[in-house]
Order: sequence, then structure tokens, then C-alpha cells
Amino acid sequence: MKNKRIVVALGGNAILSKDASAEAQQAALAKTAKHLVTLIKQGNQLIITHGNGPQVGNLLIQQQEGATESNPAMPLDTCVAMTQGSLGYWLQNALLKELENEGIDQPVATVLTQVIVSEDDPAFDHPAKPIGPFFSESEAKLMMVETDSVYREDAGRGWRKVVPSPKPLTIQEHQVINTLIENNIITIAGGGGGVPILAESYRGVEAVIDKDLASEKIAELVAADMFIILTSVTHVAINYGQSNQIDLGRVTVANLDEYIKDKQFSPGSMLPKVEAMIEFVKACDGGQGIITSLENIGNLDNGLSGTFITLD
Ligand SMILES: Nc1ncnc2c1ncn2[C@@H]1O[C@H](COP(=O)(O)OP(=O)(O)O)[C@@H](O)[C@H]1O
Ligand SMILES: NC(=O)OP(=O)(O)O
Repeated sequence: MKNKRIVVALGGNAILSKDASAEAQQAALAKTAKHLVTLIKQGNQLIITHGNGPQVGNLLIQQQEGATESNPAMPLDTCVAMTQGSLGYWLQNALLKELENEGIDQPVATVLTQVIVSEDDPAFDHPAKPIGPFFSESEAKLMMVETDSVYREDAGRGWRKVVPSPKPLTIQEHQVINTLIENNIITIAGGGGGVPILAESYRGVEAVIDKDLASEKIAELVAADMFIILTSVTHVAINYGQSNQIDLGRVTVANLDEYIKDKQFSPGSMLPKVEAMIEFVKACDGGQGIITSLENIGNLDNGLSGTFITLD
């Protein structure tokens, strides 16, 4: 796996697990940076994207709980921009430190990335993107009565607030991203799925774009050779969480289409990752798609670890 242009998408849950402190998230990113630098040492060009589901949900709670008339809560699109900034800041410095440890002199830049969405996207009427902390069913149901927020069960892990998640149409800053990569600058972009804006008006809309779908758009626009989604599981599975669970090694688009029809992947968690991979391998002829865990990055060379997605 040498000298490739690789888009790597990091899950927000891999950065924030139980401890939401800045120190704990920075420590998680320091570990992440070590794994990413392995790919850089092999001579690959990296474009790194990341989620913000846990972080943007936490920030929204802080905003709402601390709000006063003279110091109002910021809207969700601005919260996305704020988490893009804070996570980019932590990740950029974690990478710089690890590169320095390895004696690699390469700059890193974080691009404030906006993503164009349609005002008419039906997602605005059907909130489906889980953000923030996990609650019990009874806590969530009480909050649904007391506030106008919607909560849903998230892949067997508890209940979370859900917000609209419109489809990313294109990436406003794609030329900036391409210019950085052409100049051999390690690029962090599309953080938190990008800030959702409407075309032409540059007006933000209150939503959280799925970072896997936004990352796929970036992968297409930079003509990536490889698109890797790193999450908390080593493989995509069928019968996930059941006694007959089967981890998928190599799968084709046709296989995945069948599994989607069979409702094997949870919406808001594994389904968008699988959909993003299908889009990528269809759009980038010969492009390789991989879903695996961060810790598995070092094992990708032998082709044995993770779920590898191919066109046919
Ligand atoms: N079919 C499946 N195979 C593997 N994991 C699945 C499946 N369906 C749901 N999941 C869940 O999806 C999670 C990954 O989604 P999520 O945590 O939202 O991603 P992110 O890493 O981007 O934050 C896994 O940890 C697992 O709990
Ligand atoms: N924006 C987004 O998709 O974040 P997560 O990957 O953390 O859910």
C-alpha cells in the first residue's frame, strides 16, 4: 500500500468515548495521530476527515443550558463550525507532534469546510442523525415530552438526540483542499461532516451532515485512490450483535445492496458508512474502500483485516 492518495474518516465516537474532557479527547487523538503517521511514513498523501456527533451534541447542551437573553445559544450550524475548529486544532497539533517525533517535516492544515445542501432535502422533516450523549429510554422519552427535541435508539447503545442530516451535494472548499494536497500538505477537512450551507446565499442551516457521506464527496473531488472509514469495530457485520454474527471480509456492491435490503445496517451508524463506500467505489473506478478500526490500520497491508469493498 504505497504512495496513494487516501481519504481517512475518523469516527467522533473514537475521539470521545466516556471521558468528554479536553485532555481525554486530546489523548485519544494523540493515539490516532500515531496510527495516521504510519500511513504517512509509507509515503501516502492523507486527507483526514472526522466526525463530531458526540462533541456537537455536548456543545449544544452547554449552549442551551448556559444561554441568557444577552448571551444566547449558538445555532446548530455554528456549533458544527465550533467543533470543526476545536477538533481540527487538537488533531492538527497531535499530528504535528507525532510527525516531529518521527523526524518528518511536513505541514498540516485544517480547512474550515462548508458543504452545500438543499433546502428541500426531506431530511429536514425527518431528524435521523444521532448526536451527543446516550440516555436511557425513560430519560429520552421524558425529554421528548419536555422539549421539542426528538430522541431515538442508536444501534443498541442507548437513546440519543437526533437532528436533520441532509445529503451533502458538494464541498464548497474543494479547490482549497486540492491545492493543499498538491502542495504536499497533510489536510484535515470536512470535520463533523462540514458546516451545512445553502448554495449561493452562504447561509447556514441547522443540521449535522453525516461525516461518512461528506468524506465520500471529498474522496471523489480529490480523486482518492483509497477511502478508509475508521470506526469502533474491525468489520462490518451481518446479524450484528447476534449469536450468528458474521464479519464481512471482502464484499461487492451487489452483496451490500442485498444486505441493505435485508436491513442489516443501522441507520445513523453503519448504514451511512456502507452507503458512502458504495458511492465511492462506483464513482472512483478502481478506488479501494475499507471500513475497519483505527487499531487495524497497521494490518491493512496484508489485506486480511477489515471489510474491503469492491465494485464487483
Ligand atoms: N451491521 C453492523 N456491523 C458493524 N457495526 C454495526 C452494524 N450495525 C450497527 N453497527 C454499529 O455501528 C457503530 C459504528 O457507527 P458509529 O459509532 O455511529 O460510527 P463513528 O465511528 O463514525 O462514530 C459500531 O460501533 C456498531 O455498534
Ligand atoms: N457528523 C458526523 O457524522 O459525526 P459522527 O461520525 O461522530 O457521528
